[in-house]
Amino acid sequence: MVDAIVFSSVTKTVLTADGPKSLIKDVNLNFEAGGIYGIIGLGGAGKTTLLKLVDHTLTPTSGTISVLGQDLGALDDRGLAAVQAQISKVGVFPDFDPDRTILESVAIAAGEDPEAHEPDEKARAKAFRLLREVSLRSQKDTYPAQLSGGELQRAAVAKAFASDPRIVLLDEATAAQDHLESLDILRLVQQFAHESNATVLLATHEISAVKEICDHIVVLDRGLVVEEGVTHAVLADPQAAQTRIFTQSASSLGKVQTLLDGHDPVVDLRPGQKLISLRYVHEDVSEPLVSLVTRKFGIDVNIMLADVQIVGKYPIGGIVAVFEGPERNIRDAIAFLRSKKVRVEVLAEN
Ligand SMILES: Nc1ncnc2c1ncn2[C@@H]1O[C@H](COP(=O)(O)OP(=O)(O)OP(=O)(O)O)[C@@H](O)[C@H]1O
Repeated sequence: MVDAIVFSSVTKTVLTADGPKSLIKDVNLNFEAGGIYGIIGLGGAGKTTLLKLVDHTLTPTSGTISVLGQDLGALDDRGLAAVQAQISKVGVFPDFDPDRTILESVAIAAGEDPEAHEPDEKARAKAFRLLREVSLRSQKDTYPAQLSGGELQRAAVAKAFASDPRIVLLDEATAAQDHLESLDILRLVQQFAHESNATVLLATHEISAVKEICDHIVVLDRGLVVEEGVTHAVLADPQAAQTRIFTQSASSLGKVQTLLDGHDPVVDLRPGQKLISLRYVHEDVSEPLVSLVTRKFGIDVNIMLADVQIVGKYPIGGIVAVFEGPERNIRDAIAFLRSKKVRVEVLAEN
């Protein structure tokens, strides 16, 4: 795979009233061409900084950044402009000329000359096609102020892809939309990216957005990359504390800890019972493992919470269940489950 973007030991430091502050620290990342990457982190983690370094809106304090095979630090203005012309951006709020119709704005982006005042017929035809794809055909001649936030963001996605960019940077592009609108926008990004083989970087604090369309995930925490990898693998078995905060916040399985902390009667265990969490970290969960251990080891398994989601094509998640039976049988059942690459944790026992 060819890399569209490579960060090598990149640090960005700014001077603040409290002294120097590193927004991004010694970041090494390779973004493959055609990949859809979720850059996730809490507010202030450095997501926007990372995106701004890609299109050279910010320059690194140290390290090198290569975009589309070019070392940004070594380019002259012309070379830089040529790289930047192949990058599109979508922010939280869509950026449209209020005095132009949606069709005109998208057509200008689709035209050969981005400075052109009037788009030509070919560009208009392309803009029309894109607006039809984002379900804005009937609103093509309206002005930005006449569209809802979600509609305008769909138009912004059409505009971003109109210039056939090699790289698309989305900074919290769905943060101002409701869940269904976000889904629509994300799926359009995925569709256009796959059709054009563009590389997409989606900066977000919403793990649901990453699960929806990103094949890779990069987790940032206070300027550091704390975890990265293929989305379903990272989310199935997160290693960094920051990643676990995101996965737990999105899963109902985390509720069990609240129940345990609050000594909720639901988690009162009788003698011989164990409260166990099972997490699927393997791609194949096709075997009916719960019914298998019940039969094979002669124990009862009573499921309390279950949360299995499909990420990409892979099921991730798990269950929390009460295991009941002879101590030895439960121990053997746990060993069996672990041999099947299920992550088993005894949360409480009596
Ligand atoms: N020019 C600057 N001078 C000083 N501090 C800055 C500057 N730009 C950003 N920061 C700080 O650097 C940190 C990283 O900012 P950045 O915008 O990259 O984070 P983020 O992950 O995108 O956050 P958010 O999700 O809130 O947008 C933040 O603490 C921010 O306040």
